[in-house]
Amino acid sequence: MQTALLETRLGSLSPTARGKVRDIYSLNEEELLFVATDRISAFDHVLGSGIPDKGRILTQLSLFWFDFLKDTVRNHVLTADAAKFPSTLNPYLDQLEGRSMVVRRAQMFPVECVVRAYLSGSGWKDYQATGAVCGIALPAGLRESDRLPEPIFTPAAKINTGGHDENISFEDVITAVGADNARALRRLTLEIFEKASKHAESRGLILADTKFEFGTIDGEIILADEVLTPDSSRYWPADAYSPGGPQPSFDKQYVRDYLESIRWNKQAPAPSLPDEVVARTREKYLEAFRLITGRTGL
Ligand SMILES: N#Cc1c(N)ncnc1-c1cnn(Cc2cccc(F)c2)c1
Repeated sequence: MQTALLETRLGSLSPTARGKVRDIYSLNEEELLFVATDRISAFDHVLGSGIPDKGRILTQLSLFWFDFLKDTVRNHVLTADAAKFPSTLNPYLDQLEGRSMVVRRAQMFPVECVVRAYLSGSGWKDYQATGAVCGIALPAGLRESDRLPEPIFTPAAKINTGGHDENISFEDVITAVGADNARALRRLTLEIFEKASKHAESRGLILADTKFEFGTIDGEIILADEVLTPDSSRYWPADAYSPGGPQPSFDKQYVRDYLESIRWNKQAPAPSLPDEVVARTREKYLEAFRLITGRTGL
């Protein structure tokens, strides 16, 4: 079993931002190092085991989507070629190769730009409680995982404590970023989603929802963070789609089933995973990469 990289050790460089599974390091005033680890989270907890190559697979997926979308929106990537990284990183290239990118520092909008074409997760919870999601009223009688009449922009406020982001209204976005930026973020989010979901559909996948993070560089809105990865999106196998309940996660179902099989108390420390669950989950990430990119190798 290959070893998973859970933490990067970059000498005196320490993360300037840490997510559950990815870390950002400040290189200088203009550049950041964006690293995707092999950590995996489930039920909002980072598990004790990593998935070998997960970070590399998801980085290559983001790079595929950045290129796929380059005629629609600029992005923050400067290079993902480790040979072009600042020489100060040379001692650490074995940890960084394939799973990291040097990106332009942007002024990030304090909004998670979520778009949903299906009713799932917090959207389903909000709909059950109010008949709406982010203030957008939906038809009555929808079931969990039903396809929505059209994709909807359902923004969330970034909660830095690592908890759930809080769904907010479009008016809240206007308050946070101004009307012009709010309209631009909504338009870009829906436009990108339309293109990506059509591509996913052509590859046998339902892109149920996803989250984008945008920022500005020299006053221009750019697409940042990770993009359309299984960590930032819900991908469902189209041939198994069955509305009326939760859908199998394309990438994390083995993990979820295992955690439920051991009746894990989510207040307890996150458990490690059996080798078989790790191996099968790694295969699912590779399958997502192959399906989405059409490539066989990383
Ligand atoms: N991408 C990007 C980015 C950029 N290009 N310029 C300035 N800031 C960011 C930035 C800051 N936080 N995040 C989210 C985030 C949190 C935790 C870990 C992560 F890897 C990522 C993104």
